[in-house]
Parts: sequence; structure tokens; C-alpha cells
Amino acid sequence: MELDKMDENDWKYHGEGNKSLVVSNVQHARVLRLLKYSTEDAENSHKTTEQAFRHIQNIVDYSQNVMKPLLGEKFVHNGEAVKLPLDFVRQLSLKVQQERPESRCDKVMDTFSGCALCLPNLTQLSCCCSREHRPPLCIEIKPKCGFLPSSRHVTKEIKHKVCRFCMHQHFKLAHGKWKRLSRYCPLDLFSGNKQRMSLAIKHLIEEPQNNFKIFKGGECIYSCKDDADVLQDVDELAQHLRPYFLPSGSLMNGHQSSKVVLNELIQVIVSALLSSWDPRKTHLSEGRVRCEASLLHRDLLRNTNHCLPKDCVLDKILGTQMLDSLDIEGLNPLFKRVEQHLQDFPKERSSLQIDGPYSQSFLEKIQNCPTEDDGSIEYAVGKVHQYRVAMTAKDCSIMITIATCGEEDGLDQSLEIQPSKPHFTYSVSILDLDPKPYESIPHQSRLDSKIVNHYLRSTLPNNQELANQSVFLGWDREGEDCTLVFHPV
Ligand SMILES: O=P(O)(O)O[C@@H]1[C@@H](OP(=O)(O)O)[C@H](OP(=O)(O)O)[C@H](O)[C@H](OP(=O)(O)O)[C@H]1OP(=O)(O)O
Ligand SMILES: Nc1ncnc2c1ncn2[C@@H]1O[C@H](COP(=O)(O)OP(=O)(O)OP(=O)(O)O)[C@@H](O)[C@H]1O
Repeated sequence: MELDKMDENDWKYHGEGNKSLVVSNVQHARVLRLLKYSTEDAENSHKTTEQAFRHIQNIVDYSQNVMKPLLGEKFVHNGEAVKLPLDFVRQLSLKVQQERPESRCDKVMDTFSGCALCLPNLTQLSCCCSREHRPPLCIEIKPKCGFLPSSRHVTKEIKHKVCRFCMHQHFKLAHGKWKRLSRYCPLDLFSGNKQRMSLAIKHLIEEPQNNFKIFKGGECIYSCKDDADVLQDVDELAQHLRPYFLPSGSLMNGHQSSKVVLNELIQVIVSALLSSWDPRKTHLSEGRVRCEASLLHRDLLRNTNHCLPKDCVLDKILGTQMLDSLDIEGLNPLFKRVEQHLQDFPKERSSLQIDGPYSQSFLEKIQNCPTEDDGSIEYAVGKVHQYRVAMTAKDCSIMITIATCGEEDGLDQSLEIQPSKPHFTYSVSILDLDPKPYESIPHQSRLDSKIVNHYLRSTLPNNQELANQSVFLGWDREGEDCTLVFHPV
């Protein structure tokens, strides 16, 4: 990328989240991730170029020195901080504005600093071997927190029974963030049990919210529409997927073929999520695997093994999420201990690495934190750092990029779904690995109480609410059968 020859016409809108807006290059498999500011305080939150560059370099360091060792070299692409010509950034901002979903327009792209993060475009495969020239497919999943806290500091029993995602759904619905409850439960996805995982993915397809997207040839073809009233068109999705999963001469009718194609997609996703070179397994302890809000048939929960192949992407993410061993309720007093210490010894903020730098010694503070509270500031800081790293892992996304390839291509990572079906080569990556601010911990504590209290108030007197929710896409009832059933609408 020649920074002095940047032309906005070589870039197009790709997507955005709460904190950044991403544009992709039309020719090369590269993206630029630009920071966003809230429109309310855009005036005040301008950073100088040097501050913004430092901020982005911090993200790179955190990905490289902290998240990569924890999540695995092969899954993490830390990217590079770049300084772009301001004129290019301003033109780009004007160009992408009309593509942006309204729901994200409460923030504006940073057009002042000229700084961005340059990353590989993970929706495309770097080694594209497809002889049939089918564009790669990419599935993005934001899995969220995959375990129930077992910390003795938890004061509300419900937190040991219902997972944060499922409780949060009710809060989001009540506050108008989404119009329908998602039936996705992260504990099903992280269970390691193929049936439960398939159901979790079906639920993501059914109601993707901000947890599921599909790209074809780098273009987003399936995601939550901005108009939350609109149901996702799974038949249209199946049309896109048909050439990948059904032989070209297949005589199956539309309805049947949609069902087959989506089931094949789900199997590919499950295989990619569980793929590992390590034959050992990580057994999940009983307490962590069942969420009472998940509608899975009890037999399915009872009669299954709960283990993830060691070092598969889900195992790495779950292990990192579980660095939050005390829960926000147990962490809060330690956060206060750190706050008090910083008031008494403000100069120690830097040696305790409260705001970074995210170096090897930051990772060591996480890895060498004492297991028992010895009353020290080191313990408190170690736990706060661990909690922040766990938060990153609870908010990251997985990208699975797959392309078809002939058997003769002999790739080392090829997924065999069924011998008669084409082989897929795939890559799995983890993205959105930004450090979560130290200052956000009190907010986390308040949000946790609000979510739990709302859940208790709104659902417990009438637990039928979830069970009676309309099954608008007509998936089969869980537990009885894992195949998709489409009812005509
Ligand atoms: O707190 P949560 O669990 O709602 O997560 C936030 C996400 O909401 P979600 O529930 O996934 O829809 C939220 O996602 P959306 O903006 O809702 O798409 C962000 O990812 C936010 O992270 P950050 O503050 O931008 O770094 C996330 O905040 P953090 O808690 O990770 O800081
Ligand atoms: N390296 C990449 N390659 C391809 N697409 C990417 C890449 N990085 C981000 N994206 C796309 O851009 C979207 C927004 O990026 P990202 O999740 O990093 O934003 P964010 O603002 O940090 O999100 P959040 O709301 O979780 O804070 C992603 O959901 C993904 O679709």
C-alpha cells in the first residue's frame, strides 16, 4: 500500500461496530479500520495525530503481545498502525457515509488524525486455491460469553443458572435495541457437542442481530438488517450457498434444497470451530455447560459429552474469557483497591501498566497473578488486568473463511464434510481484539446489576415467555431433531 498514492475510489465501505468503521480495498485483500467518535463529543474528542497513532499502536501491541499468546498465533492478525493523507480520509468519509446503517450514525468517523489500522481482509483467503473460481464464503460469529460464573462472589443465584447473553436479550428487547429475542445461547455453541452447536448456529441464522454475518467474495450477503422488523431471507441465503453445497445437476426443489444447503453450511461451521491439530480434549465442568434459558431438550443436555478439542478456536476463546474468575462482583472490590492505591500513589499508574504499555510484562502480570488474595496491590492489579483481557475475549468475533478446492489441491487444512461433496479449505481468525478501558469497570458493574434485575423482574414470574416465543422461521423443536424445517410463509 503506497500511502502517498491513496485514492478513495480504491476503497469501499465494508462494515462497522461501535468503535470503528472498516473499509476494504477493491483489489487487494486489505482493510483499513478507522476509529469513530460520538457525534455529541466529536468536538472535544479530537486526538492529535500522535495521540491517535499511539492509541492505534496500543491496539496493535495488545493484539500482538497479549491476545496472540493467549489465543494462539494462527488465529490473530495484529495489523499495522498507519498514517494516511488527511484529504484521502475526508473523501473516504464522504464516500462511505451513504452506506452506513442509520443505527451506527450516532458516531462519526475520525477524519482529523489520519490514523488507521491496516489489516488483512479476513473475508478473503490469502491462498485462494479455488479452481472453480467460486468466491470464498466467510462466516463471522460474535460468540459472546460461553460460561456461567462459578465465583463465590456472585450474589444472585440466577447468574449460576442463566447465561449473561440470554439475560441480556431481555434487557435489550425492553430497551428497543432489538425487536425479537434471539434463541442463540453461547453455552450451546461452546459446548463442543455437535448437535447443540448446530442448534446454536441455526438460532444465529434465524436471528443474526450483531452476532452473525455471512460474506461471499468479500461482500456481506447476510446480516441483521437495519430495519429490525425485516426478517432475514433464508431462502435467498440458500440460493447464494447452493453452488457450494449442492451438485450442479441436483433436482431438489427450492424448499428441500434450502434445508439441505443450510444444514451443510452449519456442518462446515461446526467442523471449522472444532478443528484442532491437538488430539487432547478440554473437558468442561458440569456447572459451566447448561443455561436454563436455552430451550434445548433436557435429554440432549443430559446425555452428551461436554468437551472441546484442545486448542480449537472455541477452546482458546473460552479459556481466555475464563480469566474472569471472580465475576464483576468479585472484581469490584479489587478495582476499588487499585483506585485507592492510585489515589495514594498516582505515580505508580505507569509501573502498574494501568493504561499499558501492552508489552510482555503486561502479559506476565496476567499470567503470574497470585491465585489467592494476599491483600496486595499486585493481586488486585493482576485480577483487574485479567478481567479486562477476559472482556476482550467476551466481545471478539470469529471469522471462518472457506473456499472450495479440488482433492488434488492437497491443502493441509481441508474440511471433509462428506466424501461426495467438494472439499473446503478454510482459515479461522479472531478479530476485534481491542483493549477494554480500565475506566469501564464501574460501568460493567452497573450494567451487570441492571441486566440481572431486569431479567428477574421480567421473566421469572412467567417463565413460559421464552418457551412460547413464536418460531417464526419454523425450525424444528429443539432436541428432537437437528434438521431444518421451513414452513411456507
Ligand atoms: O457489554 P456488552 O456485552 O453489551 O458488549 C458490548 C457490545 O454489545 P453487544 O451486547 O455485543 O450487543 C457492543 O456491540 P454493539 O455496539 O452492540 O454492536 C460493543 O462491542 C461494546 O464494545 P465497545 O465498548 O465498543 O468496545 C461491548 O461492550 P463491552 O462490554 O465489551 O465493553
Ligand atoms: N480484518 C478484517 N477483515 C474483514 N472484515 C473485518 C476485519 N475487521 C473488521 N471487519 C469487519 O468490520 C466489522 C466491524 O469491525 P470491528 O468488530 O472490529 O468493529 P468494532 O467497532 O470494534 O466492533 P464492536 O462493536 O464490537 O466494538 C466486523 O464486524 C467485520 O465484519
